Amino acid sequence: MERSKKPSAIGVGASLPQPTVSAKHGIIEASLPSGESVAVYLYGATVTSWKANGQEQLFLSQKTHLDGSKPIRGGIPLVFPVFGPPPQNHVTSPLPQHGFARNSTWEFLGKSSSEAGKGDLAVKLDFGLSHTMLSEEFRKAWPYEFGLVYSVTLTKGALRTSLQVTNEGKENFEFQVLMHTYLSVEDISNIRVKNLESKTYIDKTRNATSHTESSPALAITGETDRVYQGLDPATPIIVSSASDDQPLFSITREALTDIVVWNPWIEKAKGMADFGPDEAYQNMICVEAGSVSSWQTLEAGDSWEGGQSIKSRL
Ligand SMILES: O=P(O)(O)OC[C@H]1O[C@H](O)[C@H](O)[C@@H](O)[C@@H]1O
Repeated sequence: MERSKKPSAIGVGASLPQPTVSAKHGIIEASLPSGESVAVYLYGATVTSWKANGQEQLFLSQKTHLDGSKPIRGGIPLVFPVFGPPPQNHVTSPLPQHGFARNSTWEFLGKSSSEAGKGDLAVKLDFGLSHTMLSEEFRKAWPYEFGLVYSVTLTKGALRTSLQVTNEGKENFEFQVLMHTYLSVEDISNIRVKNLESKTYIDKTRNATSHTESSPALAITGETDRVYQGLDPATPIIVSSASDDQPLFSITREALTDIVVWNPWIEKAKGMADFGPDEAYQNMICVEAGSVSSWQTLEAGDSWEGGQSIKSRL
């Protein structure tokens, strides 16, 4: 009689190497047998490291605070429920710049593994934040009952981050959200950002004036702080190397129709106490997927979900 085979939890042979996940000192780390890894701080649910193809893909300032005293400068800070300085006379007015998600301590909800096709594995880490977990100051400043579930999924050549927002209260609330990704690059002068051509953007370095992008391959040649609006989330934003025209990163999104492109350049970099070394502006570019040019309204009991998937060195 044939012995029945026990199905393995992740649908692949139980003897195959599995992802490993560790949780120590408020940092959750996961790695795949193929060598990729990710690290997430519970403080801000901030991804601080993503290694793929044997290399670090994210920029982390050498001067960042990692002790929970300030938001982390680098990796992928999560911006919620307001982007930038909160508008005056708005429910978010009492909140700090970029809201409270990046400076609150989240809980680790658990991990799951699955097959990502072609024998590759995926490991997903889930993090949660809710009204009762906020500091008293933030609870008072934004009195809504909400639940956030942030999922970080690592596969062989890609990292996906997605956020689910649930209105657990009795009144509607509105929010903005952004995944403030600091990509690591060798030399900013060799970087081009593609698929922004003909899109409208707000230039925050020029009194928030509105412009239309004319370049098929945007070069960064000075302080850059632009909010591109109304993009098709399925069309990837490509960060490429100008010297050989090779893509370095490709970013697709779900429900996130805005893209912020930010580089502080020389003076702003020097002016940020937690940014360093001073010249490190040459080694980073922020390409931030979000929903920030208007507000998402969430009715009582409803949920919203959005995310990004970053592929590295295609
Ligand atoms: O210094 P932070 O609060 O982390 O903000 C860093 C940057 O975030 C975004 O990219 C904004 O568009 C910029 O205006 C801002 O300077």
